[in-house]
This record gives sequence, C-alpha cells and structure tokens, in this order.
Amino acid sequence: MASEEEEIPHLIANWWLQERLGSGYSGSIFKAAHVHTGKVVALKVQRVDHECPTNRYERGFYPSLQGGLGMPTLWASGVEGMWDYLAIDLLGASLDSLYRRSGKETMDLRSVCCIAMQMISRLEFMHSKGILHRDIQLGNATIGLPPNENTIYMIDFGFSKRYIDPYTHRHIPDSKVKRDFIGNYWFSSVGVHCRGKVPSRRDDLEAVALMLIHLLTPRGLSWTRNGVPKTDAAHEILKRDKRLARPEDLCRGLPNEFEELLRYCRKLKFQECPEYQHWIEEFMDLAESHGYPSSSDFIWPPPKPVSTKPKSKVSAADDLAKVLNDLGRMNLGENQTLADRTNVAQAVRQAKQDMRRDSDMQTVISGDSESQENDSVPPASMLPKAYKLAKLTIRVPSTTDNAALSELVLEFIKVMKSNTSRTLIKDGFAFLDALNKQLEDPSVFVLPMRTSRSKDVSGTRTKTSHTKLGVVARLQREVQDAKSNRQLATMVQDFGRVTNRSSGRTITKDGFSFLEGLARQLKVLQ
Ligand SMILES: Nc1ncnc2c1ncn2[C@@H]1O[C@H](COP(=O)(O)OP(=O)(O)OP(=O)(O)O)[C@@H](O)[C@H]1O
Repeated sequence: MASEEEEIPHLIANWWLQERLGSGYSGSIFKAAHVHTGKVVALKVQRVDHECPTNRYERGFYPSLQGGLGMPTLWASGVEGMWDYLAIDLLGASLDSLYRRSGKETMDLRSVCCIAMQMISRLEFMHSKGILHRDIQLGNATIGLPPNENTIYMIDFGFSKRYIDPYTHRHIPDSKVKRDFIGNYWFSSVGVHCRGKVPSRRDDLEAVALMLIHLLTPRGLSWTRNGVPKTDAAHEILKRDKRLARPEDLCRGLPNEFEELLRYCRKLKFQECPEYQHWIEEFMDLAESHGYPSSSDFIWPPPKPVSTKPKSKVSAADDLAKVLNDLGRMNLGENQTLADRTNVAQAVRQAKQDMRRDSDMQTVISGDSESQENDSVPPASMLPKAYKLAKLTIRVPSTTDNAALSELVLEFIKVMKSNTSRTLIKDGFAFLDALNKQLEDPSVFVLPMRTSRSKDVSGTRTKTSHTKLGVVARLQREVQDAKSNRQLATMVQDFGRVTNRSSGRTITKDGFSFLEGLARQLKVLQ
C-alpha cells in the first residue's frame, strides 16, 4: 500500500505543495505557495478519514486565537477530496530543533528566561480566550521567520480544548474518574499524565515549567533519557519516575525561580487562574539579575556575553610589577626607600597576592569614594543598574548620620528613575534592607523584604496591586509626620514588603513620592 505521503497530491485547493517541513502522527506539513497570489504558507495536510482528525479540531480554535502575539495566522482551510488542509503562517525552526542543532548539553539561562516569558505570555493569551493547549512541548513552539525571528509562536492546537463553556461561560468540571492521557510523555503535568486528572490551566503552566527545567538540565529531565516508551511497562516506569521526581531534585543547581514555578503550578487549584504576569516578571528579574537586558526577545543563536572586565587581574599585577621594577632601577639619591630591591620584591609579591585574592572573590564591589567615580564599568555578570544599587547598599552600614542617609536615598531614587525598568530588583531590595536595618538598629538581624512570593501569589493580581496602591499612598502621606528613625524604618519595611508582594515589583509614582518624602524627613530628624 502506498504511504500517505506518496499519495498526497502536489496541488491541494489552490496551494502548490513544496518541501515537507515536518510530519506528525496525524499528518504532514508542507511549505506551499498559492497558485494565484504566490503567498507562501505552511500547509498542514491530513486525510479526512484519519482516526484522530486533529486538523478538524484545530480549525475550530484558530479563529479565537487570531491576532494574538505568537499565534500563527490561519490563511485558509478546508477539505479537498480526501485531504483536510490548514494554511497557516510559515514559521521558523522549533525550539526542539534549535536546541538539538546547538549540540549543547543545556540551553543558556538567558534564552531559557526568554522562552519562559514568551511561553507564559502565550498561555495567558490562549487561556484568556478560554482555550487550553494541552500539548506544550519544544516541538510545538517555533520561532518566526525574519523579521519575527525573536518571537516564539505556539503551534499544533490538535489537542487543545475549551475549558470555558462558550454557552454557559462556566469552567469545565473536574472529575475524580481517571481519564485517558492526552498530551506528551516529556512535559505533560504529573497530575494529567501520571494521575489521570482533567487538564486545566495549571497543567499547561506546569508543562512549561518542566520544559524550562529540561532545557537547563544536562541530558534533560531524567524520564526523557530512554526515549519514547515502546511498551506499556516502559510507559509505567516513565510515569513512576516522573511522579516520584521531587522539585528540589529536578531543580538542584538551578536558580530558585524554576523550583518555585513548578511547586506553584502543583499547588494551584483545578479552576485557579495562574498569575502569568507575576511569573513573567520573575523571569525578567532573573535575567536582569544575571546581567542580561530586560527584554523577552528570544535571540538565537544566543549572543556571546559581552565582557566588561577592563583588564585581567594578572596583567594588572604584572603592570604594577613592571612599574615597581622600573622605579627600582631609578636613581633616587638620598631617598632609598623605593629604590630598595627588597621593598620592590615585597611590593610585587603583595600586589600579586592581592590580585589573586580579589579574583577568588566572586564579585567584589568596593564602596569607597574613589571607585564610585568609575561606576560605569560593572563586573561582567552585572547590569549597571544592579551594580549602582549594590554600590549604594554597601555604603549604608557606615553612614551614621541622617543627612548622609538622606543623600543615599536620593541617589537610590536617581538610579531607579534613570532606568527604563522601574522594577525593584534584588539589589534594590538589598538597599532597602540595609536602610531599614540602619534606621532601626544596626546590631539586630532584620528579615529580608524580598522573600519568595510563592506563598503570596495565590491571591488575585487585582487584590495585590490594590493593596500595594493603598499602602504606598498611605506611606507617602504619613512619611512627613514620622517622629523617629524607628518609625521611618517601619515605613521602609512596609514599602519593601508591599512592593515585593505586588505583581510588578515596580516603584510607582507614589512610591517615588514616598522615597522623596523619606529623604526629606531624614534631614528633618537629624
Ligand atoms: N507553521 C509552520 N511553519 C513551519 N514549520 C512548521 C509549521 N507548523 C509545523 N511545522 C513543523 O512541522 C512539525 C509538525 O507540526 P505539528 O506539530 O503542527 O504537526 P502534528 O502533525 O500535529 O505533529 P505531532 O503529531 O508531532 O504533534 C513541527 O514540529 C515543525 O517542525
């Protein structure tokens, strides 16, 4: 019997089929051109009598998704003879093939953060249209063709489902009855894959979390390493491994955000709406705190990190040795101190030791006034914003009078305002922590304000942002009446906490007014 591919005609409806782009269980996909207009598309072709008519299902979802960022346009669809076809935007490579072709054991953190931000955003859009994807995987996310090569597109809605009934507008019901599994072996959530639960929004998000962890794990998630299970017994083993894998083991060595996201998804209730924006911001923060630009553009291949280190430490030491040796050769007449060879040798040894000690320390940020002059050159792993904030922070503990603290607060405001992103990143929280401690009692341990938000995010976004607005507005009004440093410390603490809990972690206009009021009041309370 001829295979399906051999049977597929060269012309379907008005589309000339060219090379095959891929094929799946239920059909094939071709590059195709319109015979009249020349428009080039990806044509998804499937037999009309296929036992799993995914094209028919997909056709039903595309109209609701049109216009969304990263959602392919459906140009045409129909049935021609025995072929069911969908003509959609021609896109670029899938994340799966980019990852494989890179030949790397893991993907770089910046790319993974961008994938996280974009994938979560795609889910937010699909879910806002009442649709679950239910088959999130690397092969179902592609980049666009130029000029859209930095955008990730969702494809393959063959397993999608409406979770909001279009007539009653109610969420689909949960069920205790185990159901047949729909999705993929690698990334479908543990609940859906291993426990037979009804998929909902939380499961799409969990699949994204697993996908991200997979990309950062050498050789990938453990249950993906033996390939697709060929027998029921092998599938059962895979499900057991997946079910028993603890988030802390899966995410060992990765930034906390990944474990937190996985735990968060697993805690969500069946009908609960995930906090998409919160997680997008988490990954934006994560990227920023590792010195990457605050952008979700997926740039592939990943650009080489730009080293901003001015000079290698060893060569600086060698330079110093050369200077000292030259000085040693100079005739200094009466003044023998610098000309003394033992002094020079000792100075060179000391300089080299100092350099070595410096390079052993991870990132040493000096708070002295001399190096403050040159704060335009952050270490390679830091953004200028993070660097400036860190430099301000280390000046706080040695600043004992209120007028000087007030100046530091003004500098903090300046740094935050000079940046396009007003997100209070880790280093900003560290400044507020230091300020709080200094105002309260420098000898007492103070709990950091920027703690995990997993506990807080179950509430709705609206609620947290309302809370933030209310608290910050109050702080802004009351700061001028503060009678003591201790009261100011409490206010700084409230400000930090409420900003940490808010979905954007951004400093609002009221937030800046509060900080300006704080700087003024510090001067008043001298
Ligand atoms: N619009 C597109 N532009 C370019 N390539 C595409 C496009 N859509 C799909 N592909 C390629 O074809 C492959 C299969 O596509 P898709 O997942 O939509 O088909 P499928 O038959 O549902 O596959 P599966 O059974 O594996 O889920 C993709 O991994 C991708 O490489």
